[in-house]
Amino acid sequence: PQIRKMLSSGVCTSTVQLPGKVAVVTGANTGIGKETAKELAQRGARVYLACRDVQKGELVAREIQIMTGNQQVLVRKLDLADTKSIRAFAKGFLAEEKHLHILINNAGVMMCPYSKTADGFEMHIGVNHLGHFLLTHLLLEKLKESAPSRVVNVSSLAHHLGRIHFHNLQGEKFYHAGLAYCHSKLANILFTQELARRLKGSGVTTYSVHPGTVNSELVRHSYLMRWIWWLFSFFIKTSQQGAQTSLYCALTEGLEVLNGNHFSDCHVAWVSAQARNETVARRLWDVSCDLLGIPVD
Ligand SMILES: NC(=O)C1=CN([C@@H]2O[C@H](COP(=O)(O)OP(=O)(O)OC[C@H]3O[C@@H](n4cnc5c(N)ncnc54)[C@H](OP(=O)(O)O)[C@@H]3O)[C@@H](O)[C@H]2O)C=CC1
Ligand SMILES: CC1=C(/C=C/C(C)=C/C=C/C(C)=C/C=O)C(C)(C)CCC1
Repeated sequence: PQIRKMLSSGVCTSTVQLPGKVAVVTGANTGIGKETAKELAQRGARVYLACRDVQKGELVAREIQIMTGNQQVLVRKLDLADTKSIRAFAKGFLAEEKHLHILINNAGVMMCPYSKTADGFEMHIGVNHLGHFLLTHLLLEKLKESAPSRVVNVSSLAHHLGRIHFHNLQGEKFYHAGLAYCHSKLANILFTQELARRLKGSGVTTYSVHPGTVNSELVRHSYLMRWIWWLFSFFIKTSQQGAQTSLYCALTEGLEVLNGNHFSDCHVAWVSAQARNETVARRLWDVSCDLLGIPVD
C-alpha cells in the first residue's frame, strides 16, 4: 500500500466549475484523455472529444453524458497522423465555436514500429509533437480571443532520455522505438516553453505534464511493456489518477505565474538540461513551422 500510495500521489483539489467554458481533449476515447474529458464535463464544460476513431469516441461520449448528466460532450474526427485531418478538425471547430478555453494535447503513441504519418513524418514525432504543434497553431487565435485560456501538453518523465537530433528528426538515419518516444516527449516540453515565451501577456498560458506511470493502452505496441504494466498493475496509477495533473494545470486558479512550467503529481517538476535549452526550443519551433508549412515569425 505504501508503494502504491507513493506512485499514485497528486490530486487536483480545485473546485473550479466550468459552465459556459469550452474544452478540447485529444485522444479522449480512452486512458488519461477519457478521464480528463469526463472530469471537465462533470464540471459543466462543453467538451470536444477529438478522436481518430469516431465510433469509439461516440461510445465514450455517451458514457460520459450518462455519468455526468452533461449532454454537451461532442465527438469530432481528429487524426494527428494526417495534417489534412488536423486542418479539417480546426476548420470545423472554428466554424462552430465562439470560444476555446482549455486545450488538452493528450493523445500519444509509444514504441510503434518504424512508420510514417500521411505527411511522411516519423510516427512519434509526427503524432506526439508535430500534430499537436499544428493543432495548437490553428486554434491559437481562438484561445487568445477566449483568454484567460490554457494549453496543457501531456509529456512524460521519459523526456529525460530524449534528444532532439535535428539531422535525424524523422528517424531515417537511425531509429529506436523507445527512444523515438522519448524524443517526442522532450519536444512536447520544448514546445510548451517556447509557446509560453511567445504568448506572454496574451492571457493564454501553457503547461507540460508528466501524468505518472499509468495503466492505459499506451503500451499496446510493446509486448515487454505490456508484460511490465501487467506485472505492476497494482502499483501504477489508474487513468483517473493519471488525469489529475492535466486537470490541475487546466483548472487551478493562479497558476498563470507558472506559465511554461512542467508538472508531475500536481507539483512543478524538474526537467532535463536539454528541455531547458532555449536555443534548441527556438530551433525546434522554426523547424516544425518549416515542416508544416507555417510561416516562421
Ligand atoms: N500511460 C503512461 O504511463 C504514460 C502516458 N503518458 C502520456 O499520456 C498521454 C495519454 O496516454 P495514455 O492515456 O496513457 O495512452 P492510451 O494509449 O490509452 O491513449 C492514447 C490516446 O491517443 C490517441 N491517439 C493515438 N494516435 C492518434 C492519432 N494519430 N490521432 C489522434 N489520436 C491518437 C488514441 O486513440 P486510439 O484509441 O484510437 O488509438 C488514444 O485515444 C500520451 O501523450 C502519453 O505519452 C506519459 C507518461 C506515462
Ligand atoms: C521497473 C518498475 C516500474 C516500471 C516503470 C517503467 C518502465 C516506466 C515507464 C514509464 C513510461 C514509459 C512512461 C511513458 O511516458 C514500475 C511499473 C513503476 C513499478 C516499479 C518497478
